[in-house]
Amino acid sequence: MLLHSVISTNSLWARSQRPILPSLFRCSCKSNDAFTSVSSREDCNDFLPWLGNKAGCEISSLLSIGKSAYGRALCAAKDIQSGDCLLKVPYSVQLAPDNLPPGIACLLGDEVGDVAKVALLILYEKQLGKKSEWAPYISRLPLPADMHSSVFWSDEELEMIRLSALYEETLKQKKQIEKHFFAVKLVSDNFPTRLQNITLQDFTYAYGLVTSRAWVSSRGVSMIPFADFLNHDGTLDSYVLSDEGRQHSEVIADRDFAPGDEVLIRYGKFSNATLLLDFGFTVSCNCYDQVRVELNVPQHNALYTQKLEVLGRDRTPRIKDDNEFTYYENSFTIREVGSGSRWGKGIPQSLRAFARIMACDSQQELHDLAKEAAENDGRLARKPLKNKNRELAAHQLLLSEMSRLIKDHDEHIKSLASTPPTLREKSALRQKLATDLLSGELRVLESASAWLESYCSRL
Ligand SMILES: C[S@@+](CC[C@H](N)C(=O)[O-])C[C@H]1O[C@@H](n2cnc3c(N)ncnc32)[C@H](O)[C@@H]1O
Repeated sequence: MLLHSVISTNSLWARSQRPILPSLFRCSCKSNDAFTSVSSREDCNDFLPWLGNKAGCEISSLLSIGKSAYGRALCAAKDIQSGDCLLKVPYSVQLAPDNLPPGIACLLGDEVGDVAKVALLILYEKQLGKKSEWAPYISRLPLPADMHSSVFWSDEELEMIRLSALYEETLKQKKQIEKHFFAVKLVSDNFPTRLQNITLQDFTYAYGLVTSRAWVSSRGVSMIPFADFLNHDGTLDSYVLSDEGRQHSEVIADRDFAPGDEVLIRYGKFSNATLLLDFGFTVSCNCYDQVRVELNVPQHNALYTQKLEVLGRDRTPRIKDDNEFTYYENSFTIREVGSGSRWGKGIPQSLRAFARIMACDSQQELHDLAKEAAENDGRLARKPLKNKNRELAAHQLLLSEMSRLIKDHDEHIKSLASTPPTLREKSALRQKLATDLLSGELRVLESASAWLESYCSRL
């Protein structure tokens, strides 16, 4: 998943881009000298003038590069008012698939996607070293040791998140990267450069750089130097905007900033699973967290075949959101249910419908549900069952599934807390990321369970 920037209001034609904490956190670039490394001071001095020179225009007069607890960061260089344009980065100084040298691009087949192309471009420029026209940017990208997306985790580390849908998504993403890598390798003997020697490890690293700091615009997947130094706060209303008319990306301040304040943006409304897969970090108490729940009709159920047949006829279209991973017919995404929620907003209707089908005890009941669906909009079992006992049984079934998942998550989080991380800093950080992920899922499950209990008690 890549970052989509939002359409700028003054664009003639625009497409969404995205880079793929609460503003409780604010760093002071000015006063926090302990955090300001030599390299970040160099950044402040050299990087922006270099980029402005390359672009032929000023990129930003309001921001400077600093360091925060989240790595490199952008901070207010002077007073900023809400509505000010913080930066403008022309497309001409963004790295997109069409920057690949034609001699390489023409060798790549259609199976090599945009992310893979930009990853290859980064590796190409990296190998050119100081001779690269992008060297000041490429040399400031994070090193593999600083990247924590779950695709970089060892098998042992991945075991920490086995309970989450992210586990499978990570394996899928690794396979996808491998597929792209082999597609690239297939033709690499003919590459006119030392790119012939790239390894899967190099490629995975570059791929991770792209998923964690590229946006999508009309030029395709693009790395946006300078804008990609902005860190994420899911509560904010500032995004990277894509002005297709003027061919630049920009960010507008959503609040006032004093000199030295860190300026953050919202990458998207992302769950911790998405943040961890694409960006390698998590946020505690993330309101976008969600859990995937899978339900199956037990094979020993007397109406097994009939139930599958009825479920197979459900014509309800499913809408995928930014956080949704692989789509399975029998998997449902639950979000946090507000404690005062009367309707269980957060628990999908399709999940409750599935449970109602599961709770049916006779052919006649199934037939009645299917008939009702056909007479309406084809959506199955969306209304409470007329038979209260059946309605109760359906929701108790969900409740018992929630209880099982809650117990598993709770035990797993406790076991993580009692396992001392190895002495390495990286392991401790990844253990914290796994704990944040599972704790967020546990919070969602508990909220759903509380709602279901209350619903059952009202029946
Ligand atoms: C688009 S870059 C932002 C600039 C980055 N800090 C740097 O050093 O270049 C995205 C990366 O910044 C870090 N990051 C951004 N927001 C964060 C947050 N709220 N918490 C922790 N890390 C964050 C993560 O390492 C993420 O992969």
